[in-house]
Amino acid sequence: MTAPVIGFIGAGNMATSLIGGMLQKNVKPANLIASDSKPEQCAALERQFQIRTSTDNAVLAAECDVLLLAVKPQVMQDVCRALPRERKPGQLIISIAAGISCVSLENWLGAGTAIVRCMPNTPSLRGQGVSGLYATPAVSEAQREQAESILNAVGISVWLDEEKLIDAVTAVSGSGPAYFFYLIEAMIDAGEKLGLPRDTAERLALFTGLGAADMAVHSDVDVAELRRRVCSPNGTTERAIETFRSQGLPKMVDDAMQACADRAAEMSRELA
Ligand SMILES: NC(=O)C1=CN([C@@H]2O[C@H](COP(=O)(O)OP(=O)(O)OC[C@H]3O[C@@H](n4cnc5c(N)ncnc54)[C@H](O)[C@@H]3O)[C@@H](O)[C@H]2O)C=CC1
Ligand SMILES: O=C(O)[C@@H]1CCC=N1
Repeated sequence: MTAPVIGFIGAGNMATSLIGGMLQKNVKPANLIASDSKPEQCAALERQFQIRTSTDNAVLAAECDVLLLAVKPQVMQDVCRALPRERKPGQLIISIAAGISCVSLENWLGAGTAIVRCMPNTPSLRGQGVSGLYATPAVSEAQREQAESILNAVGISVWLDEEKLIDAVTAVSGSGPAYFFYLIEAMIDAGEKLGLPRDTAERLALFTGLGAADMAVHSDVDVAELRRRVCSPNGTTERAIETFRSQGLPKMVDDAMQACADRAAEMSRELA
């Protein structure tokens, strides 16, 4: 089977992460093409990845087996409506936009369009991405495999039976890298306040995050048990964890993730 031609409409942060990750997984540059309304964005991608680009989204619509929509949610309607209704036969649409429903996409792209809605995240750039996927009934088994193989080239993916769970995936893993970056930022600031040089605090905090995540992913016990194993009775970690608990960290995380999912649902209504 010949490899599918995959086109990215919107060549920003997320497209760059996905393209970079796919190229590291032996996807050929000749099978990737990207379009962006900003010529400088196209030039940057050509320089970085040696892939073809265009400022005309319709070029991709005619040529690509898979069209991956990676523009901001607020411009998605205009981008979709401007695409020609006659596109490459058997084409699969993958949208990675937060808060844009499959019903809206189908309204804008044409009834019966095969659509996979996906929520990836930026660590895809390093092959460490996670994605949630939802397919409309028009998506064939072969197209599901096509979508899965694209996202699995840059990490792991999970299929969802209900579209609304994409908002929950957004709250956990789509937006999740920012939560960890924010925590690491706070740990660096606190480490510096405790007297460490900033670059030392940064290295310690970053590699602690990397080590903890790697250990948890490969552990046969759950993260709560791993946490308990760091906490010596009446020791130092216990004091820190008790401070997190008494100051309401679990509730804060719950509130933040609920706010994230609520915003995704709100966007689906606003941008329908
Ligand atoms: N940044 C992230 O961590 C994640 C983002 N997403 C979703 O990915 C999508 C893209 O987000 P980012 O990459 O962060 O945004 P971005 O702003 O970095 O990239 C969007 C690109 O689209 C281009 N664009 C705007 N109008 C266009 C048009 N009419 N035709 C072609 N290109 C056009 C812009 O010039 C820009 O380069 C969003 O819908 C977002 O919800 C999903 C998961 C994670
Ligand atoms: O903040 C956003 O809206 C996008 C979706 C998930 C991550 N970034």
